Amino acid sequence: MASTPKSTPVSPERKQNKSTTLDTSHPIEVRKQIRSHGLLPPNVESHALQAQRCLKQLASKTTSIEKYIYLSNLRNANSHLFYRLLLDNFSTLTPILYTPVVGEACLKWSEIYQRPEGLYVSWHDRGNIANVLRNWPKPKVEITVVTDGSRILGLGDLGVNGMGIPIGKLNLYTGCAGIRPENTLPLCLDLGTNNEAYLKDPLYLGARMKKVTDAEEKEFLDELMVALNTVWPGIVVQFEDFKNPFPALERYQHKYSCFNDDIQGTGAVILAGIINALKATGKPVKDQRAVFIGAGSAGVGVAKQIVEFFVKEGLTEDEARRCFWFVDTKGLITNDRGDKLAPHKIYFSRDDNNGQQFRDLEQVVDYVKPTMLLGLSTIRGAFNKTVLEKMAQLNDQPIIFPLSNPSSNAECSFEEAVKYTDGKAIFASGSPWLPFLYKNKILQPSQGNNVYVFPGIGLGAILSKAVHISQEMIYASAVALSNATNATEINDGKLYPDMDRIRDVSVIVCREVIKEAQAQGLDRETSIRGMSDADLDAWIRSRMYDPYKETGVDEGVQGEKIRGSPVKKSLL
Ligand SMILES: NC(=O)C1=CN([C@@H]2O[C@H](COP(=O)(O)OP(=O)(O)OC[C@H]3O[C@@H](n4cnc5c(N)ncnc54)[C@H](O)[C@@H]3O)[C@@H](O)[C@H]2O)C=CC1
Ligand SMILES: CC(=O)C(=O)O
Ligand SMILES: [Mg+2]
Repeated sequence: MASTPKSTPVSPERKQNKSTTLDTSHPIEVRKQIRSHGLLPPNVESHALQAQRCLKQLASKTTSIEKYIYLSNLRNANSHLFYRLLLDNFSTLTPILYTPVVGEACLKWSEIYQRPEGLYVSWHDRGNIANVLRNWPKPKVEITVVTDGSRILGLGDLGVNGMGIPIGKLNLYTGCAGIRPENTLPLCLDLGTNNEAYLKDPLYLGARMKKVTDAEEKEFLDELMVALNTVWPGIVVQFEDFKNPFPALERYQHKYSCFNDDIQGTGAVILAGIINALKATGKPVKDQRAVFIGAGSAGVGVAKQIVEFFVKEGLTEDEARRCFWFVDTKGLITNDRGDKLAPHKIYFSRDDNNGQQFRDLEQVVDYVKPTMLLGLSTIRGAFNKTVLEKMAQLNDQPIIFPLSNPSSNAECSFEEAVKYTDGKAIFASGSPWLPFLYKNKILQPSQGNNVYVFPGIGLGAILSKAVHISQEMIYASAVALSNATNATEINDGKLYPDMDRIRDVSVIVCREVIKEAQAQGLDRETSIRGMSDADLDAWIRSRMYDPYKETGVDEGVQGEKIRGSPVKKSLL
């Protein structure tokens, strides 16, 4: 390999301390241009060879958490290689980067922590939040996923250990929807934690303080939203894993470009699965009786989205609402149960129980005779053998959706659902399960997880420059996802597209979100109005980050220049 002449000045990227990637696939010309020549082993490798090495290294890790750490290190060492690997191995890598393994990573965050990968903004920063945001080293941020760690998956209050969730979700924004990695901001708010074990743990990385009050959180979030939109005007904000996210969503959804993934994203994905499940059973919506265990943000968000569908199918809103029964820690939610209901539970509270109260799910199943059972309760085993057997007695094809995450919190496993319903269940779970061999047939589980829509919703909001993310845009994402499930997948008993098609699915979701924003006049990107679906899809794809088309420079003007210049065409 020829050496770089001594007289060559230090490259602009180095001078400006811009990060460059050392990548064994870089041709010699690129290595010279970005001054990585000599810093890499001489052989110029193909992408396939690089992937082979990575997958070999990944396979050599014996525990899930080691695999998670390996992938985090790879992402930090060579982001483009990491995303190439993800794009080619969605169904293998998503369970490590996301649920279930990200749950274990969050639980152990204080132990496995190696480097900051996002921004931490804490209670003590109030009054100064914009300045803290300005410390973020990347100039452009298009989207942030923000959590306060107070309800991480079904694992409870994990405080700043929750940072794994914004990082994982944003990896998927880039992988699934092609938002450039350097334009994403994982954001963890340290508003204290009520996790006593963490507060006592010397390795815990957050403030040693109890969670602030709701009123204090409101004040803090108000400042945060202004600050985010001041530092990065128009930024898309995804709220994630807040213990009580309803007030913030109500306050900000008509003011900023934001949405709540647990309420709205989950609602859209599960609606898509229910639309496909109802096509399979052929039973009309008026005959549906849905029992939910778990009446939190996800449960209520999902049910409201399904109500909207039932109304579009011809029911009145009241008829639609009455198709739902909710069970929480105190049993069936009724008006006369004797406790004060949280505001978000009131809409689905029953008034037709004739004074009867039902304390557990089995009693509720006997009473309601449901066609579908959905779990967003965080309680492993809530769909026990008895409950599942009852569902199979009541229905030829019971709809069983144990949606709590991670797998350790799922209301039942796929195997349990199949065995106790004698293979009749139409099934979707929050975290993935393996296919199961039952009576000489391999049965396929579906994964009903918001990952199927949040990337497309976020990309749609960014590309259309949406002023807000409306309920109609969320609903459009659900219909798009349901339609994106192809005939082969449906024939295989799947309710959702294969995970390995997620990039194509995200384009479809994004397109429909953009079209709805346009229909409602919420878009500010005028150049794409009136485009055909095909043209819009092509336009969306042209804006998506493709790690296979990257050169050596990760960011900044030089990166843009190289990406857009003849150098790119001649070298790659
Ligand atoms: N599949 C997916 O895409 C998603 C799944 N989820 C999962 O849903 C679960 C709940 O999330 P959120 O609603 O945001 O949490 P949340 O904390 O707002 O709600 C939990 C609900 O479960 C109820 N609950 C707890 N223990 C119970 C018990 N023993 N019996 C009956 N009800 C019980 C609570 O009363 C509460 O109503 C989590 O495990 C989360 O990971 C959340 C969002 C998306
Ligand atoms: C998937 C997700 O957002 C959750 O479990 O909270
Ligand atoms: Mg969540």
